[in-house]
Amino acid sequence: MSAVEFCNVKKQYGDLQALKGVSFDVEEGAFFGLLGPNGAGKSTLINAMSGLVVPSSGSIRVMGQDVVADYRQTRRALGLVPQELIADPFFNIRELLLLQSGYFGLKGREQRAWVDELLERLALADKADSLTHQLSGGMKRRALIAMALVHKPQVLVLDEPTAGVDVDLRRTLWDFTRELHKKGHTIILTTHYLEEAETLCDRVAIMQKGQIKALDQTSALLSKHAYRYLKVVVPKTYLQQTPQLPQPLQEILVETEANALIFRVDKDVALADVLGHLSQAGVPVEDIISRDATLEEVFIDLTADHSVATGETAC
Ligand SMILES: Nc1ncnc2c1ncn2[C@@H]1O[C@H](COP(=O)(O)OP(=O)(O)OP(=O)(O)O)[C@@H](O)[C@H]1O
Repeated sequence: MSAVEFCNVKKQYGDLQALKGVSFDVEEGAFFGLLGPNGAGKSTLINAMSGLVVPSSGSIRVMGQDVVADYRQTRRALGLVPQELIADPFFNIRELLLLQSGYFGLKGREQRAWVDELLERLALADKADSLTHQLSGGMKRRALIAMALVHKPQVLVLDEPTAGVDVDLRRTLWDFTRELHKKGHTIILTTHYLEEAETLCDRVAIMQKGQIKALDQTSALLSKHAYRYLKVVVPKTYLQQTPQLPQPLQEILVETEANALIFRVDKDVALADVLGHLSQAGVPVEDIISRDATLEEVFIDLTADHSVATGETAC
């Protein structure tokens, strides 16, 4: 079953078409990455899913219910972690969580125990009595996640949860999110940290200019990429002489490290050809490491290509 179904979703802001007809499904239980450069339309899509933005046309269903017609049910099925904390400055964190619980009609000892568990799991227990303005940026983020989880939603949507967050906290957040995913929650994540998306997400959509540019299993997207990368390790002293490489190598050179040359090689080109060029040019090769593209490289490649988007699925 699909946890979320986007069907030809369009959003117009004056002259700007922020969403140009987006259609795709997120399977129940998926860990789904929604990626794209700034202004691609990710937040607009997520906010439309959460009922915060009304689409100009098209429809969105969450756990089978329409987000406009069945707002109450879909709101209950969704937990949104927004980019910024907009909270009442007069309540402390525990009170905010209990207040949020109240919006969903959840109260009593069991709910209070769940709120305490959330505070504990998100390392906020010692800040439970602090007001939001007394929290650091990282703590505010954890508070946002706790708020999104008070009603144990089936679908958790995280909009750039780790922007500006230190390494330790990022790890804590991901461990917790993974745990929720294992428990059966569907996770939808937007992030600009593509390494993070590559590690966490089993499926990703890449958006650009309000359209889906690519949508696939993360592993398929990586293996379908037309290039592999060759790291050719050479002595540092060789590179210090700024050697002139022959044209065929110059064309595929993407990076020079202190002791290595990185080449982007078309998968159709035989490695023996590249080795032949290296040998002819007298490059003192110490080691060669071949690898597939990273999600970041696939992303850069796809978003640099401004052709008409593909990969959109009909609804
Ligand atoms: N309320 C609004 N009024 C007018 N234009 C808007 C509004 N919200 C978003 N936009 C425009 O819609 C486009 C998509 O914005 P959106 O915030 O969805 O992008 P994004 O992919 O989430 O970007 P980022 O990665 O920077 O968060 C942008 O051009 C933005 O300026």
